[in-house]
Amino acid sequence: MLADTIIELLKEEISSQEYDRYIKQLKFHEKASNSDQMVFLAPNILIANWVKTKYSDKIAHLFELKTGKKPEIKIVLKEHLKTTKVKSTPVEMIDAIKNTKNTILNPSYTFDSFVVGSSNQYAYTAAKSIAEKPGVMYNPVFIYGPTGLGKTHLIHAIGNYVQGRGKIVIYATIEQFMNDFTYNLRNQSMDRFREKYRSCDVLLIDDTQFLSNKIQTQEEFFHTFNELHSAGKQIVLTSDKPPKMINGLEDRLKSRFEWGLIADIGLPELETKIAIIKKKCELDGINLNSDIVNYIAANMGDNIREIESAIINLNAYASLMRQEITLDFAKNVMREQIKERRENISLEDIIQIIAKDLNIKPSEIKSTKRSKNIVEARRIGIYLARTLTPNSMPSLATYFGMKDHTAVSHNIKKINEIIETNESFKLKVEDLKNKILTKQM
Ligand SMILES: Nc1ncnc2c1ncn2[C@@H]1O[C@H](COP(=O)(O)OP(=O)(O)OP(=O)(O)O)[C@@H](O)[C@H]1O
Repeated sequence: MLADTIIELLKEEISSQEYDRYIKQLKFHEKASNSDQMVFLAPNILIANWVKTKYSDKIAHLFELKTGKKPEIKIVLKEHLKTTKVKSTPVEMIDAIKNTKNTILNPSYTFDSFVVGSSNQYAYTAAKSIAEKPGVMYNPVFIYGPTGLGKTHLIHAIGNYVQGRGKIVIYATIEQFMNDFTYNLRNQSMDRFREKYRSCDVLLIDDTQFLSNKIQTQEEFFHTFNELHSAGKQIVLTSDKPPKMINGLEDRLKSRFEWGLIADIGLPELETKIAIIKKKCELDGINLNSDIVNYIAANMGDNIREIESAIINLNAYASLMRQEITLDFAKNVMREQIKERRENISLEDIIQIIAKDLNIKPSEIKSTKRSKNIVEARRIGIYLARTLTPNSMPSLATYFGMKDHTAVSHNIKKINEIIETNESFKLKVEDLKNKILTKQM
């Protein structure tokens, strides 16, 4: 069937994850389709919206390649088909998107797919509670933290949750807000702009730090904020830094951003990263054993976006090579990425981070003191210095004040033995390794 051919062609153009998550969920509605239009049934509004925005042009293009005619692509909600007893004329079908003022949100970014750990617990709880009762508890909610740690995921999760309960949600990055603003200003259609941003139930604004020094946009945003806030509409903002630290942001905006609740997302603990990797693998149907998951979590840093792309690359490479993913295979594929991350690590960094974490003085690690905790810290230091830096055993012996390289080698052997038998010690060492790789002092 033509639709099958088109879907097969589309499958080649997109990743298998995208295919499984969105396209595979669609059902072709043969009866309603003809040479002018293709109708697909989607299981829910989130998928319908997403497919409509992301893939309908591609589908139309592939159809055109095959038939020479460009069709209209309609994505219809399956449930609508059941409840409204749509008659044979497809034009009468309710297009899931047409009449909605809502923005398109990523349907994969939900509360269910968000892994909660101590680094993001507060932000998650705040997000969940305002999603349940928008505009009632804290307004605005301001979520901040370093890149790739789930701020956009959380803000979309709020959007998906409230949209699913019939509320009107507008999501925009500051860049989109600004572009929208300048476009409407130039076209003298500011009424339309204001109607869009001020008539929603929930306004979600990503990357607020980019308001910095944009005087005119700040002015417009100030009025948008005031209008929504005084009408009891929920505002959620994200940024890479707290309001106070955003340079070039007017004080009146800074103070407003602090009116409600401020929640930060910190760097994830090793356990959280492991849980996130497992969740991603489960959602994307990727099979990685726990040694590989632990290896990725301990070596790929804290940026979850980078971790995700490393997993996707690894999986793509394995299927291309028709190889099973073993630990050695994973190490090999990720070698370059991991090497790059290690280039700037100094022995001094290692000592500082271990000392801080184990609550001893850096100088004690290099001393000859024999108390149990200091010996253990020294051993871990030697082990991680050997693992994470290109230093030779003799140079490590000099650095750590040891007799010679055999003493270094003995210490490394000792750590390897403990790691093999003691799971919590192993996790501790991996956690330290990770802190060193991300230079968390
Ligand atoms: N706790 C988590 N659970 C599940 N997935 C997560 C989590 N944290 C981050 N991710 C995933 O990591 C990726 C990057 O997250 P996201 O885009 O939300 O980061 P961000 O903090 O908004 O980054 P930026 O500041 O660069 O915009 C997304 O695919 C997201 O799903």
